Amino acid sequence: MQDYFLSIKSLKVLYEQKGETVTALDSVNLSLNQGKRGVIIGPSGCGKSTLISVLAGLNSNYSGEVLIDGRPPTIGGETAMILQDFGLLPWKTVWDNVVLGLKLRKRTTAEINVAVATLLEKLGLCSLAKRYPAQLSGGQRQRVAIARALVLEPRLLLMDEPFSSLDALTREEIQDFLLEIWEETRLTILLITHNIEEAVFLGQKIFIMSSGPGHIQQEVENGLAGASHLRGKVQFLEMCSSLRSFLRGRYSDAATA
Ligand SMILES: Nc1ncnc2c1ncn2[C@@H]1O[C@H](COP(=O)(O)OP(=O)(O)OP(=O)(O)O)[C@@H](O)[C@H]1O
Repeated sequence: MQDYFLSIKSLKVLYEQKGETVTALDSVNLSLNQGKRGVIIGPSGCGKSTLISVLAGLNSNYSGEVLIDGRPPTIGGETAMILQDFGLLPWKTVWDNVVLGLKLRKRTTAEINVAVATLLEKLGLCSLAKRYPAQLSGGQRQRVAIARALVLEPRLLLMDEPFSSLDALTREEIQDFLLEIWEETRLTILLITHNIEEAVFLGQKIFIMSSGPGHIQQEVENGLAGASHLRGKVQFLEMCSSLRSFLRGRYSDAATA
């Protein structure tokens, strides 16, 4: 039997609220090989963020088996997470924002300086090092958020709708940027999106979720992922169109269930 880097079996998550039990996830099975990019797409409320929070070690109140490289999730460790609002501290400069995680890990100042300078250089962010988040564009902020995650040298990068507040062109630029980083690091990435084009462009494996309660409805192996030259071309648009049809079908099933 194959050992996956990311392996989820029969995951169930319940929330208790005001005496009511909400089944956010039930019978979720998901697997992803090391160094692959997975994308989760599905309707609002189907449990995408809940799934990511379990993987990030932020929610340990679940049943089933969740393993990252054979071990249950823990906060920090070898997993980094990037959120929709970038999660930057507004009162700290770009440099200080990126440094933060390493300081928490008690690295020496010399180690920190080398690691951060090297990474900012690699990501083309050196000229922004002294600026504050409010002095950056949305795309620049997201690059800094990516730098802050990468400086910790994670083996798994979790992204919860990371590009949703960006305009269409900036969004494409940062998708390309993420792809370049992946080419270099071969990180395992699991990204949540509501955007079909983004799912097709980035996801080597696309997990389509359904609600009521949340589960993985379908897994799609996507041979078009990462092919910048195919963006907007017939093949790419056809893939988006079939994913859209599938999602529409599922959405209406969920609505009438
Ligand atoms: N802390 C909580 N307490 C109670 N119910 C919750 C809590 N967090 C989430 N839920 C419920 O669990 C279900 C899944 O929520 P979740 O946020 O994971 O979905 P999602 O797919 O990420 O949604 P969206 O796409 O809108 O962000 C929803 O029904 C939601 O109302």
